[in-house]
Amino acid sequence: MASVPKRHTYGGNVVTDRDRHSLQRNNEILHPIHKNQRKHATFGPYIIGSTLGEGEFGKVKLGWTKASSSNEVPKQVAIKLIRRDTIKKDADKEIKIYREINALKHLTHPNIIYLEEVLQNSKYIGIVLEFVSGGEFYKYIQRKRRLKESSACRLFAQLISGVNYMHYKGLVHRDLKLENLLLDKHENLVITDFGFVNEFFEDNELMKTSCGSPCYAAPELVVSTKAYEARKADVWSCGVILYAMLAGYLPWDDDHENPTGDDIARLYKYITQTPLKFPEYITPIPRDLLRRILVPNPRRRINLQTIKRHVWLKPHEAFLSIQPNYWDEHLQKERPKPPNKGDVGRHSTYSSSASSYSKSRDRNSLIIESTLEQHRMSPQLATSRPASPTFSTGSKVVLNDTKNDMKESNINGERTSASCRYTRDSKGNGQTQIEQVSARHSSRGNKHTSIAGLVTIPGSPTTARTRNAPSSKLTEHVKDSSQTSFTQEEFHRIGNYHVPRSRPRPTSYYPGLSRNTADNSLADIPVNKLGSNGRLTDAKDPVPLNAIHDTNKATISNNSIMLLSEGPAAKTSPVDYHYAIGDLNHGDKPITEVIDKINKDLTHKAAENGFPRESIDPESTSTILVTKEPTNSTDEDHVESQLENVGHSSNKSDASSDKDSKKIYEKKRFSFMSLYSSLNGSRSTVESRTSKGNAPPVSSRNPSGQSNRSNIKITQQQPRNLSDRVPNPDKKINDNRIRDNAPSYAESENPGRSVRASVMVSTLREENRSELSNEGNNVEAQTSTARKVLNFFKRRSMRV
Ligand SMILES: Nc1ncnc2c1ncn2[C@@H]1O[C@H](COP(=O)(O)OP(=O)(O)OP(=O)(O)O)[C@@H](O)[C@H]1O
Repeated sequence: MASVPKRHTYGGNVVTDRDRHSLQRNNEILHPIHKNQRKHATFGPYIIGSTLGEGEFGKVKLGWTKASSSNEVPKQVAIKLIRRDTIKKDADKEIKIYREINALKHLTHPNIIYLEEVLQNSKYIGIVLEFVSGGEFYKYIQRKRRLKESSACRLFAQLISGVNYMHYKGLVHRDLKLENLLLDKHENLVITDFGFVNEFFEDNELMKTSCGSPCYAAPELVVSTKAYEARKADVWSCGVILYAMLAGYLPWDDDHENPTGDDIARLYKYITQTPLKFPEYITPIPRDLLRRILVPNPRRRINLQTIKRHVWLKPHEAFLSIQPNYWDEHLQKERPKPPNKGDVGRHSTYSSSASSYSKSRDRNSLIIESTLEQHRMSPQLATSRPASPTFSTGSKVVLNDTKNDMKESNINGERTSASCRYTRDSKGNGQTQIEQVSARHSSRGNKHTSIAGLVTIPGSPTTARTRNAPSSKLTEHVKDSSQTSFTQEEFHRIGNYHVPRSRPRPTSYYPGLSRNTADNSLADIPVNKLGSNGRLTDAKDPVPLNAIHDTNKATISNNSIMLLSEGPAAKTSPVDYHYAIGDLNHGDKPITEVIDKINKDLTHKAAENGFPRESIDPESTSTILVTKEPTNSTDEDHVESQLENVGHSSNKSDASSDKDSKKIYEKKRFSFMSLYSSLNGSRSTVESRTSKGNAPPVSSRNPSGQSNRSNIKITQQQPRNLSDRVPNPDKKINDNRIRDNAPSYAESENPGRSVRASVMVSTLREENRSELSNEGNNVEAQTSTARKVLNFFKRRSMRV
């Protein structure tokens, strides 16, 4: 019996001879077509190729368009194929998919993955994304062991630009991590995986749902019961990413007792208690930036705007100064405008699997026949499963532009929106009409192409939406059982304009604008003081410098660079010395000089303020921490101090404790156990805001035995043998890891180690809270919490 070629098709389409010839002509960019290869798997208009990767949702396949003419070069895409039956069983998955699609529809930025369209058939939902060919970012770092500073700087600038853009659009990613970053063929960064994305409406809006991957999630997501400011959580994750780029491993990944980081509670305890350490090859300026980002207390964490102005990013100042709305305006200009009413019938085709697909598409209006329910991405809704969708074979869910209902003018009030209406043409011949019903223009005349859509499907009730429609109306089910046959075996696509999109990435984009080179990136600092790598060169004259940037001061004196903290408290202090000493660890200047100066200074200041001071051994000390037991303070202060980055510069001068305890050089010691005990019920820290003064004494909140008594002491961190820390470029990153006891991304034997899945950690917090608030400092409680945490992640099939 003649063998019937197996028909691998996702969409029921078969590649025609014409397609094949066309593909053969373009085989330099496509997989070669073998003669005996008669059929190709297809999904809608795309021929399906190899698997690019596999994620939580399923496989991501390479796809390319069928060329309709001999001159047409097929376009490559990545198609995330999600089995519909898995969605039905998994509500979280459904929400994530929904979020991802809706977020991506609104994002047009060179460093954010571009959503081409969403297709479906009876088995699959296919999220069609631009194909990014440079591979996964974490593998790139693995290969390189770590990135050169200039390369990290460029990629970090791109990350910041992308994140800033999405924040501008009112969206927070909440799961930024290396694994969610890809590289394009020019090694530009592309942010992907918007499954945890959420929306904020006000500048200071707080969120309550904790998401993310443990290693990248900001401490406030786990250890605080307060709603968190999600943008700051994104900033934290960016800091972790930057650290990983520069170091080749994750920060705080060197806890011997928790080597795999599986014990999340312990991980966060470690993060909040342990000063940020750097390998010697990270130079002072990026260290300074990292210290400002990786501050556990979100209030003291630097924000994106300040990051953009940091001296380390100066080489990319021009790129970073591009306003987010520029990307909307500019990139959208590259696309043809939505067709006018009269053109619609000709250009848009609402086709079934049997018919040809239109070349024009519009990602702004997508129909998915699925159980997915449209709901607004408000923080409230986002935390829970959408109201149970009533699914019938003929039901359609319109995934339309919800963004038009979002507050888009929260930044500059210049956002605009356009409303379009999509209708099947009156003849019911399977065509969709797009009608632009209104368009609002900004004062600058920029059209924002977010589209409020109205979809009418033959035989189905018309469902209209307006920009100001209440959010409840946004959930639109167009039910019509007569549509069953229409919907089950076909792909749906409406509102079409094809976007032959070339996506210029920043570096190729503005070559002329980037006037700063690596060498003048430290332009504020006299060139004779700092080498091109940011290290001190010659600094014989103690020359105070004006600024590293407008808020961060730097002083060079006695061969030390002092990066001063921000705000009124920004003045020379031991913490700054900590910076200075830490930064000079890897340098070529004698640390003794610095230590000497510090000794003198500290002695002088200690005498001035009348408290004893331990001497510091200049030879063995590399990091100085000046600690102070917490004094009576409110819960709020307490929690804030807990979140304070120990070992980081403190801007907040605690005036009262200064008076009480002979002031200065003080750092409240963080106690994780006291934190847990202070989280006495979910509202404890929030309520404490209003109960200032009535807070229980620290001793009662601090079962670790710390007293209230002000106990100023200067502690020395573990002396480090500086010679051990001299980087050996020949060593593999694993060596770095051994030296720093930190796992490396190069540890490919255990890839799961570097890929910690994203989870909603609110449950974790609840468990932590109830567990720990009851148990106080009971060690058993901690162990059992740790177990619970682990179980929690296991339950979620976490890849640990
Ligand atoms: N646009 C793309 N271009 C090229 N490769 C891609 C693209 N999107 C995804 N991939 C590849 O597929 C892999 C899985 O994709 P992705 O992480 O988006 O899936 P997911 O189901 O969202 O996974 P998870 O949520 O578990 O991270 C990626 O790691 C990457 O290798």
